[in-house]
Amino acid sequence: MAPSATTLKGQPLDKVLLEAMLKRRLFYTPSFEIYGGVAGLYDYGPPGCALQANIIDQWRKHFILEEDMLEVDCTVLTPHEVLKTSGHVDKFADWMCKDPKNGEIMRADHFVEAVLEARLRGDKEARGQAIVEKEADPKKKKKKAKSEAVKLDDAVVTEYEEVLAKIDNYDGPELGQLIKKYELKNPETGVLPSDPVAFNLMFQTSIGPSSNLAGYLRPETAQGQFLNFAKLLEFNQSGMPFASASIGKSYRNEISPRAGLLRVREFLMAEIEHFVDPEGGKKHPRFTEVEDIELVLLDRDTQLSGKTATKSIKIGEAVKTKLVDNETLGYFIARIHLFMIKIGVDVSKMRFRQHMANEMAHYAADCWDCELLTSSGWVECVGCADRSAYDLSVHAKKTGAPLLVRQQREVPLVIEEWQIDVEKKKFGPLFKKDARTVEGALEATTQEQREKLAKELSDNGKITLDVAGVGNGQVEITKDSIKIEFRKRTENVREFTPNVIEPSFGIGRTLYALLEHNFWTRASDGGDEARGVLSFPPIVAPTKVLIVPLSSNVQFKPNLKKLSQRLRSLGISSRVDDSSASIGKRYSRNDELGTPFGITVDFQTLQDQTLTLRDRDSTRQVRAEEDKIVDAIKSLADGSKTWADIEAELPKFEGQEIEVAER
Ligand SMILES: Nc1ncnc2c1ncn2[C@@H]1O[C@H](COP(=O)(O)OP(=O)(O)OP(=O)(O)O)[C@@H](O)[C@H]1O
Repeated sequence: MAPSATTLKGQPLDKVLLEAMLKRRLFYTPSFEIYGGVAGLYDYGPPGCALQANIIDQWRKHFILEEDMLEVDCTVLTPHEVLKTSGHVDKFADWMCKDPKNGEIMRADHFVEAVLEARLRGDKEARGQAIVEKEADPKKKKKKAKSEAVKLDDAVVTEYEEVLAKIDNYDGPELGQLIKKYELKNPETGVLPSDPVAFNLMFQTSIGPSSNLAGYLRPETAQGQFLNFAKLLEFNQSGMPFASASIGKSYRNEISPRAGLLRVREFLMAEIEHFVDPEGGKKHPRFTEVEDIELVLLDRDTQLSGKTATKSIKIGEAVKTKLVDNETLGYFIARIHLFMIKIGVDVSKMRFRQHMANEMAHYAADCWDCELLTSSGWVECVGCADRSAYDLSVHAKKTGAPLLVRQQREVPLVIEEWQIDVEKKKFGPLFKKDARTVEGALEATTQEQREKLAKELSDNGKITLDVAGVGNGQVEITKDSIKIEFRKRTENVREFTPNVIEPSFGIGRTLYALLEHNFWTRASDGGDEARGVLSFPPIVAPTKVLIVPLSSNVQFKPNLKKLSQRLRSLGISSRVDDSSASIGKRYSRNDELGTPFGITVDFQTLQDQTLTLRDRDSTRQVRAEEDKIVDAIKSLADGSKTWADIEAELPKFEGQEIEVAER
């Protein structure tokens, strides 16, 4: 069973109350709602926008500024060829099948999983065993299929369990075979669904009026960063390692978007591509700064044994024991952990889950997801993958662009190997327009092939070489136009394609988890229903300060104006609420918006310029002159002081006037 979600104060999470509050306060709202809306598309309202902007601001400071990353902003519209080369056109797809009776479209892996799990539940029921369900995975959230109490053979149970353990490993045809083999019928209609077909998740478009340049809305920001690699390396004066970063929208035509902001079709990503030398164990120069940070890890072996037990371990230890593949990957996992804590994620609801081998892209060396626990179960909010040299290599191969690093060797490298020299003067007239292609085929031969070719050349005076697209696919080269010898060569420059470590953040998912992690309810004094509070850390709170006059008396206006101007000039966002609601109501409205501090302007202010400052979480107050209050807010808002520091510095205020005013 999914662990039940709790609030910041450990209360059971009332999701209905939270959702109603987020809607009322316009954090986000379905797009095009008055036209009926479109699944998976959301608009952010004022507090949602401010919260998102503050998360991004912290992200920039934590990663881009702290690590001297090179930020780029690349286009969303991407030509077909780029995404064909990267593999997205062929592989960025989910398998879907259709129920021929009711037309329902389902993710094939989710369907197989749901029906097999229902059968196993039915078996347990028939055996009178307790049903312990796996933790819900919101990414695979599916309609739970109805189960019937039917006992299965032990061998069948084992078979089903094995299928479920590697469900991520099956492609569409295999899923189709499973559907047929086990007669997996849709419990809704009692019929077998159609064979799975691949559904590419990219939104296709055409660029330009003649519509002849096919393109897509990008499904990730990464490709733009790879394509600019050579320019960024030059900008970085050839210094390695270095990282690029990008913040921007990505688009995926999800088969069944659901769970609010967790699975949408347009979302903000913040991605880092850290380019590192593959030789020397992918060390990171700043790893010692993070090695003692303790993290909660769920490794692949534990998952393969069907368990979800996590272990708390220092990242230094995890890298040393090779649980995490290398220092650079470990460094970023630790930095992600620190970032999440900084913006207000509940550390007890965070873990890093390692991808199982069959879950990773074939080229990836290791991959860990930062998952946050929400009312929809554990949700991947950041993927952190070692993508090896894959992306740069495929784009370089396709375009011929040198997406590589050239470094002068301190000690020249002497290599003894088979080398091929082409007699260009003969080669040109011999092969004419195909000369380059034939030369390319020769260059592409391996050392083993060259050794054989050398023997062939000395035995027969000629070689026969396979060259696709030239003549009948084979050419003959005689010994007067080619030389193949085993000899020494000295290499002064080292060329290599960097490996890429990629932390990839979904900002919407992180933002939603943050809302849940910071939500709690406060019992109201008046016996009304409990009131929601969002206890965001001040650095990400949408508005930092609420300014409330005791009443709408015009005498307060000059103070309000002066105070807001002063805060504005310090870059601290504030809002004046001079509505007629009681001070208590005005504060609780802003507790719902997560505003961490409140200033009350009352009659005493008019006499001695003192103000009260209220802390959202404790509701305690201090009172002091305006200068001291503004200084306190400044240090609270930038995170350099806590409320406890302020209480130790400034006189407490018991709030008599406010209570009188409320009555
Ligand atoms: N449909 C989506 N809606 C919201 N955020 C998303 C979506 N798809 C991906 N993300 C975010 O982008 C991040 C990086 O994308 P990545 O390609 O690693 O996701 P993914 O593994 O395809 O996600 P999933 O398996 O949930 O579809 C994810 O960690 C997540 O935070």
